[in-house]
Amino acid sequence: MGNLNKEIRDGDHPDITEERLKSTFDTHKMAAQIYNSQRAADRRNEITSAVLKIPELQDIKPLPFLSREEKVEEAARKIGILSEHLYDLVNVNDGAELYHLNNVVIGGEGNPLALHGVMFIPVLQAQATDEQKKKWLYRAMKREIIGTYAQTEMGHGSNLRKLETTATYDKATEEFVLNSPTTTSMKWWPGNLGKSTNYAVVVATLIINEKDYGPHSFMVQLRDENTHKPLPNIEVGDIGPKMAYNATDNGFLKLNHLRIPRTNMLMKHVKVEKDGTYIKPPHAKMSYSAMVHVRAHMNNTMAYFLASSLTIAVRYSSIRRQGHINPKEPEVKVLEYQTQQHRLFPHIARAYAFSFAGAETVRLYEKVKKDMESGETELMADLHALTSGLKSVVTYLTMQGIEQARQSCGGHGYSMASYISEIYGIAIGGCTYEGENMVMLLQLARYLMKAAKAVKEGKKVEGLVGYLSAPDNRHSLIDRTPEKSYDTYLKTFEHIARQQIFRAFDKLEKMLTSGLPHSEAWNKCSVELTRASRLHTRLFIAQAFARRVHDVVDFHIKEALDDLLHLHLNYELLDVASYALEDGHLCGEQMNFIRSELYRSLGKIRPNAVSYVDAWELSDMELRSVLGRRDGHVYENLYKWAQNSSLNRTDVLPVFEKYLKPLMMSARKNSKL
Ligand SMILES: CCCCC/C=C\C/C=C\C/C=C\C/C=C\C/C=C\C=C\C(=O)SCCNC(=O)CCNC(=O)[C@H](O)C(C)(C)COP(=O)(O)OP(=O)(O)OC[C@H]1O[C@@H](n2cnc3c(N)ncnc32)[C@H](O)[C@@H]1OP(=O)(O)O
Ligand SMILES: Cc1cc2nc3c(=O)[nH]c(=O)nc-3n(C[C@H](O)[C@H](O)[C@H](O)COP(=O)(O)OP(=O)(O)OC[C@H]3O[C@@H](n4cnc5c(N)ncnc54)[C@H](O)[C@@H]3O)c2cc1C
Repeated sequence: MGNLNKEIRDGDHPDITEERLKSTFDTHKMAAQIYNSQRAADRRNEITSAVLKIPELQDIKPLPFLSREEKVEEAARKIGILSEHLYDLVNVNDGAELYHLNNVVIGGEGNPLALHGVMFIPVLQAQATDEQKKKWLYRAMKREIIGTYAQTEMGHGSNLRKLETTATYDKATEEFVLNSPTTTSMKWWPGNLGKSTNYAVVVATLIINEKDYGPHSFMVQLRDENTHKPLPNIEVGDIGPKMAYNATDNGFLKLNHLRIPRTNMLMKHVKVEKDGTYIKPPHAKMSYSAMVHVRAHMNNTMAYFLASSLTIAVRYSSIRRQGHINPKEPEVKVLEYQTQQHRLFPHIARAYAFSFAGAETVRLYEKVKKDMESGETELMADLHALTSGLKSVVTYLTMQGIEQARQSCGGHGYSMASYISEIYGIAIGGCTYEGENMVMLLQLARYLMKAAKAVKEGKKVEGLVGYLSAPDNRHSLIDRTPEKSYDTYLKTFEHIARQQIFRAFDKLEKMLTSGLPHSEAWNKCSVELTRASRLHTRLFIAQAFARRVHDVVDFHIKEALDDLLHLHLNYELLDVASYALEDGHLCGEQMNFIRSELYRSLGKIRPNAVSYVDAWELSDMELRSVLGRRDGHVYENLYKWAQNSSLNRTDVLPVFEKYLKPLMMSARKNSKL
């Protein structure tokens, strides 16, 4: 039998090999859990190996040394080369394979086809008629045209009902007139809108006979297909540098009374007939499908970002030696410190949890998508509630985890050589895009309040909120549980979420009864409401983790995942324990129990720490991190990396002669006086 940890190679840093030799599980079998099948895990590695054999697909130099223009060019260059090799490298119908290929070759900073794949094609698939698909979708899939999703405006992103861009129907010519009447009505932010795309699905407020029908989707050609010059009545450009994503040309768009044919409105579910008759869709929010698509996949992309930074931090912590635990022994790996373990291990558990919750979410999404094709919309509300809560909680906790990973690397974590700051910048965009986190938590809260009302009225609720009708224990039985039974933990999470949901509900009802208008009462309860949404979502994540562990067959994998789950449940419970202490569901003694279980868990995880992150099978090429190198040889490569700095091209910079020398000369002259 070979090594259980599949990353061991001759010549690696002995400190990291020592870690890998301790593995109690096969890291490639664990990858099958993370990527949902052994085949998917195999394919990732096959794709990486194939990419490594194509020299033109390698980074020309470490990305942090490129200017913004160079980043945009480098991503476009690679997209061009990838197009030649695409069919040999991946199954183009497999989103996971495409996503992996993108991460290895280009990375998270963006590329000209990002929004084309993530939103433009999905919106056409979901909302275009067969005829429209023939016209645009098949061309888009062959990359004959490149598109984006242009919804957000300078003045409005969250409140779609107030989008200022109008699409006014002109019955006489059977056209829509698209117009951006104000500065704030300009589309602002859409990815790749600035310079890369020649088409966009533009979301605009539909007006027929002066009546406002709310946001609808329209296909707009932005640029000439040959010259790429903006078409008449269109102003388009890049919005400038951002915190991250700087290889992406997020753009602005001003439409000046642009006329498009009636048939450019996406009309699979909704219609405007020639005479201006409006035919409603089966569900009012069907046109929000592209957003739900991305939200449903975001758990997995966030898990990936979190796992990337933890891979970097844990590997580095296993070769970084500093300080002593026993003064008579050599300096220890920083991974030995309990504080370091407490800083990193709970986030490893979260990355796994997000991936498992993500797999369940994508399954529900696929079902709803299929239902919607035949006009069936019953599960749309459930999916919207679930994805709204998860996108908010998962992006926020990912942000926390990545920042802890950075800090755990000390000074070198702050260097772009770690690449963690770039991953952080990319990941935290997720707190904002696809629905600002608070706004989305409040969407879930609407769903929760409806369920709470039903329960108060004596009705039984089921599915995601079924626990609201289930029997509850006054006191948690958490310290009276046989080991490896998580039922009492999950019941405690349920209790906490239920209490908070009803607390928010009661507060809201009280205000409404006192005569406050609903929107004002809602606003005055909104902090309590967002707390309810977070607790409900964290319960779902814990349940999804427990369901996955329950289903695993392989003994060693199950045991290793069980250790992570144990850590997760204790850590998360401590994080939200104040809610259970308030009403005496948990007592001080039980808090001590949870704390001691948490510390015990850290010790249990420690020998497998490197293997838990190695199991994500993130290659050096995709991590782009000197600290996170698979072989652990950090220091000599840190020095090599710094040689890329353009400041090192000469020993003396022109600024010396220009500014520093005169400054010192004058100081010296003055001190002689
Ligand atoms: C492995 C596969 C790989 C594939 C890869 C796939 C994805 C990749 C994943 C990640 C991407 C990676 C990189 C991407 C990089 C960068 C980012 C890229 C793109 C970013 C794009 C964008 O940001 S696009 C713009 C997004 N904008 C928003 O999200 C706006 C947020 N606002 C809204 O959604 C709405 O305004 C609202 C929902 C907040 C409110 O809508 P409104 O119409 O005003 O409704 P009401 O509040 O009045 O509610 C009415 C009822 O409607 C219900 N509802 C609302 N939405 C929905 C829905 N979608 N479905 C079902 N029901 C819905 C709502 O609940 C109300 O119901 P009740 O009345 O019953 O309570
Ligand atoms: C990296 C990135 C990529 C993007 N890509 C695209 C794209 O491809 N296409 C596209 O169309 N858009 C895109 N966007 C835009 C993005 O979707 C919006 O910025 C986002 O939906 C938030 O909207 P906003 O900017 O209007 O925020 P605002 O709504 O102005 O938020 C500001 C504050 O107001 C609060 N707030 C707003 N409304 C409420 C409310 N009802 N209740 C309580 N609090 C509220 C928010 O919580 C927040 O604290 C992108 C954004 C980023 C950062």
